[in-house]
Amino acid sequence: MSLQNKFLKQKSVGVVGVPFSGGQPRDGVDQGPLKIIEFGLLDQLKELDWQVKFDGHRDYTLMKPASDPPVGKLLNARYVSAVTESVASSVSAHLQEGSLALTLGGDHSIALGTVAGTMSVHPNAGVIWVDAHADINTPESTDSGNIHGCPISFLLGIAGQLKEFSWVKPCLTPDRLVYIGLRDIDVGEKKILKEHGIKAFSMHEVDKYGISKVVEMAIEHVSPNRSRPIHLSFDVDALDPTVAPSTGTPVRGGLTFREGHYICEAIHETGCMVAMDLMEVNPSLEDDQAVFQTVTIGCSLVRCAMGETLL
Ligand SMILES: NC(=[NH2+])NCCC[C@H](N)C(=O)O
Ligand SMILES: [Mn+2]
Ligand SMILES: [Mn+2]
Repeated sequence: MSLQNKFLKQKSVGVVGVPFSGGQPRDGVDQGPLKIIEFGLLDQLKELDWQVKFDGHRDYTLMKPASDPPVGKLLNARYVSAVTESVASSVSAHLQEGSLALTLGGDHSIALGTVAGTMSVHPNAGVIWVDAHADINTPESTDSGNIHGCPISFLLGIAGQLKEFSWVKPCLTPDRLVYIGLRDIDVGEKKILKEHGIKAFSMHEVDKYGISKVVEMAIEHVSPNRSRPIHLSFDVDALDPTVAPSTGTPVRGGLTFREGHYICEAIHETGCMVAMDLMEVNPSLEDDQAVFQTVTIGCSLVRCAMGETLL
């Protein structure tokens, strides 16, 4: 099968495994990438004719600072900063070689690194953020202090100057960001979304227009006439908890199995995707059956985004 992607040099993918959970309080999400790889994702991608480069799961615990007191309300700020800076350079290296970068989380704070990495190589890329949550809290607006609820504010440059995150440069503009699947937005986040005119398709719009129209509008928003590379950041909690139960912050009323897969299929069809994140798979939550179901779906979402079709 040939490469039908205008922003990649070859049909190869760099897989970055990020067993990290410091952006939120629940243990286990760091095991997500290990389970996904164990399930056979790398071979599945080879089956789809991708050349696969995987450096192994990095031991990010080595980066944990001896002391990491809260920075304002933010928890584990130094740890998250060190890990995401390193993730950014891994993603950037794969993209520089002309490969696609696939990052397996881990909690969604990791996307601060992945998106920064993408923007360092493709500065005009658009971001499609599929999630129940907007993850756009600022250090001021966050209630929880969990940085997995904040990565977008750092990327947009609205998080303020924190010396702990001095490596982060604003690299995303509000017009190049679009959300699909939102249904649990904090009051402060609603204000931010409005103030910056950020395009968001909540579950209300998915119900109203149907998933195909929503995805079409989302793609057109961030990559008009397929002119810009696309970074897809997929938080598995965008799916309904009956579909993907093993995740730390489940919210009812989510995407169906097919809606989730349709998003990935349609983004693949653009031929513009340069990076994908699969985040928030937590294999320590719920029973074995639920974990199997969530990991299985995680893998199939990635395969669909990378060219698997039903026919
Ligand atoms: N990536 C996620 N699952 N984020 C959940 C964020 C929840 C909430 N908005 C917070 O700031 O803590
Ligand atoms: Mn998220
Ligand atoms: Mn979420």
